[in-house]
Amino acid sequence: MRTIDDLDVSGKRVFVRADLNVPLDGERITDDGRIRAALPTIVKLRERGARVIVAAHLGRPKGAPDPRYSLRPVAARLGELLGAEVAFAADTAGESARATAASLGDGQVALLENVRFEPGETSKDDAERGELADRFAELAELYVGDAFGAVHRKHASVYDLPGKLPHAVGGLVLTEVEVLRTLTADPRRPYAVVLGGSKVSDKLGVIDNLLGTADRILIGGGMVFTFLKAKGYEVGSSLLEADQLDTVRGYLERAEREGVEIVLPVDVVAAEKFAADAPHAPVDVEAIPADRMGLDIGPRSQELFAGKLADARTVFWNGPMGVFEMEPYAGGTRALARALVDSDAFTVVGGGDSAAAVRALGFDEEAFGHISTGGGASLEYLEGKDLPGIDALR
Ligand SMILES: Nc1ncnc2c1ncn2[C@@H]1O[C@H](COP(=O)(O)OP(=O)(O)O)[C@@H](O)[C@H]1O
Ligand SMILES: O=C(OP(=O)(O)O)[C@H](O)COP(=O)(O)O
Repeated sequence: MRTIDDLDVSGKRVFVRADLNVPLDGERITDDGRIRAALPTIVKLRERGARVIVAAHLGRPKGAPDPRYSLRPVAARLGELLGAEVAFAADTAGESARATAASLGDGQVALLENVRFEPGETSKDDAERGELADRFAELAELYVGDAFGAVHRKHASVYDLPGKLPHAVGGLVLTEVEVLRTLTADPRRPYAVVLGGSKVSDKLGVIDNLLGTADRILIGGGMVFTFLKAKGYEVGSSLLEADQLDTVRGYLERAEREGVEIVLPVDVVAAEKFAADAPHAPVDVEAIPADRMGLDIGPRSQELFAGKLADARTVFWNGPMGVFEMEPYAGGTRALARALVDSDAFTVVGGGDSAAAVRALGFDEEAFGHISTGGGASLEYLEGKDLPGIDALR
């Protein structure tokens, strides 16, 4: 793969696909880790006289402009971190994007509005994505793929556009892949993988492959309840992927056959509703009340999980153990992060929210082996899957 150093960028318009999908509270960015991680590539391009057009997604809008998912606050933060003005295009690939791109001088930076405001970005139809990629290609002369957190997405700005412009891989993608490669080659064992979070349907599938490589798989977060239900427990109004129950039963059977330990919580914090001030209490997983939802793993599970990680020599963790954004449900995630910090294992934490959680709960990033900007992307990399956003750069 060509790197930025192989491109002659001076005076050229360079389209940089970054992952700036940061957590927001209204318009306030609650963790700017992904913006910081995107800086080195942008800075390097600026220093070399490029006209940098940054593109990114935020959240999952439905292919149309939606002010809740505007990247405008991200443009402001990017400008602060760069110490330079960042021009913001009010659309993604329309008149404003074209005018903004054309107005850039050497070393200047612009951010386009959320690429997912365009239906073509995430379309399953090759022609539709191609049409949007053509419009992106008109904005720039070169392409740099640096959105590690989104390289598992076959999307127009990630997968189709690099085919239309001379391209290079960004430094963030290179660094991430270099670290994750050490986990696929020959991880020191016991190798434990911890899965949580809320993108359950996205991430359940990785278990199939992980059963072949990990020694232990610990399940927390919103992923728990599909497992508990598959084992015959009632889960109240907790997050549930009802159409995945048979698949999960299959995983449990295979794990048993192949001697891979799947560790499930023994208790959860059950709340009356999805709110910080809702009445809540730890309950055993056999006794989740029908009108309550599980929003964290419970205290006995925290201990169980810490025990299962104590002798691990490699740990990969993606997905918070609970709704850590609300203090009453942050205990599981805090305990898990503590267990990783205390262990002698090589520890990798992946995912936008997982990385944000570690920082928000006050842990020192240096205490972990690596904090990856990608959750789903690193899981798919660890599975050995082809990643569209990397394949397109070869
Ligand atoms: N039991 C649960 N029910 C609902 N949401 C949960 C639960 N546990 C964790 N979450 C949510 O999962 C989100 C993160 O999930 P995800 O995007 O999959 O992780 P990452 O970004 O680290 O890959 C957090 O916002 C957290 O509040
Ligand atoms: O947040 C992201 O992934 P992650 O939650 O797996 O870390 C990426 O920005 C990809 O977003 P997507 O899962 O909506 O495609």
